[in-house]
Formats: sequence, C-alpha cells, structure tokens
Amino acid sequence: MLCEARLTGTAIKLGAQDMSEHSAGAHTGEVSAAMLKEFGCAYALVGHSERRTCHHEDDQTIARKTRQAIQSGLTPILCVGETAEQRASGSTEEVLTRQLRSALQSLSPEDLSRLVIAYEPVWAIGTGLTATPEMAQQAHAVIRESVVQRTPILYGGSMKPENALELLSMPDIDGGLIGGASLKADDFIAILRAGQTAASMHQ
Ligand SMILES: O=C(CO)COP(=O)(O)O
Repeated sequence: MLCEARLTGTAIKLGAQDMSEHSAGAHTGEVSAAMLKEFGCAYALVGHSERRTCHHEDDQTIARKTRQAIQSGLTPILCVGETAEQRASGSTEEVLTRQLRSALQSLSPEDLSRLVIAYEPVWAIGTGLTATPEMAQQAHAVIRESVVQRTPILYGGSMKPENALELLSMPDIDGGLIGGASLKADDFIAILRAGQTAASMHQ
C-alpha cells in the first residue's frame, strides 16, 4: 500500500515476481492475483526460470497462471528461455515455441494484447554472460511469430549499462527484465537512458 501510494502520479508500475494459479481457496502461503491487485500491482512475472527449476513449475502450471493473471486484470510477464544444454544441442527455437504454445494456446487474440513476454536465456541469468544482440534478436524474432505484433518482448539475462544500448537497439527487443543491475541505482538509470536512446533511434 505504501509502495502504491509512493508510485501514484509517476510512470512507475508495481509488479510481483510470481503469483498463484488459484483465484481463491485454501492454498496457504500462495499469493493470489486479487491480493496482488489489492497491493496495487499491475504486473506479475509468470514462469521465471527459477520457478520452473527450483519450484518444479511445468508448462501446464505456467499456462494456468498466465490465464489467471489476465482474467484477474494483471498483465503477466511470461518468461521463456532455453538452458545452455538446449542451446548447445540446437533446440533453442523448439524450446521457445513449446513454452509459448503451451502458455498461450487458450488465449484469445485480445488476451494476447494484454501480455508481455520476457526472453531469458537461462544460462545468462545472474551469470554475467549475456546473449549477443544477434542471438537475442534471433530468439525475439521467433517469439514475435507466436504473439501479436504489439506484444512487448523484453530481454533478460545480465543486461547492464555496457550492453543495454546494443541489445535494446535490436528491432524486436522492446525492453529489459533486469535483475542484478536494478539493485544499483546508477546502473539501472544508465540502462533506462540506453532505452530512451534506443527508442529515439527506432522512431
Ligand atoms: O532473471 C532476471 C530477472 O528476473 C535477470 O537477472 P540478471 O539481470 O541478474 O541476470
């Protein structure tokens, strides 16, 4: 509530790192979309790789969460991405397509316009390794084929001031999902500036 009050009148929106697949009921410890909305959230991450790996969330659970978020009026930020092994074996495109198809298959074209996708190669999250702009662009172009044209597609995975402009200048990279660098105000502001520069170049 305090956070919501602080953000009122600014361009900053509040988001959660996860949400329950259940709208209500006896699910002790779960945080529902309705509860997040009560706290002023506009967005919720769904299917972050750490949820997929550490909490064993499968594609079906992530599909239910995505639908639940949209039905509740939250914008889901659906995270997809391949592991190092999947990239090495040449299955990146297949993994992305499977993750997207499963999460999006029951959504209407209108629902698809109330969604954000984040491409996060698992091997780049928190590791300091970043996808090259070309690699990221290639993955974003694959993702673009599964969504509607205006769906924002963010890149996440060690985005930092040194690589933000190059990544954000790519035609299908619409923004960033920033972890580590968001904890350092100067770095985060530098990334925001890179975003502004990239946006002005796209116009
Ligand atoms: O997964 C991420 C944010 O949720 C990305 O984290 P890093 O920017 O630290 O790699």
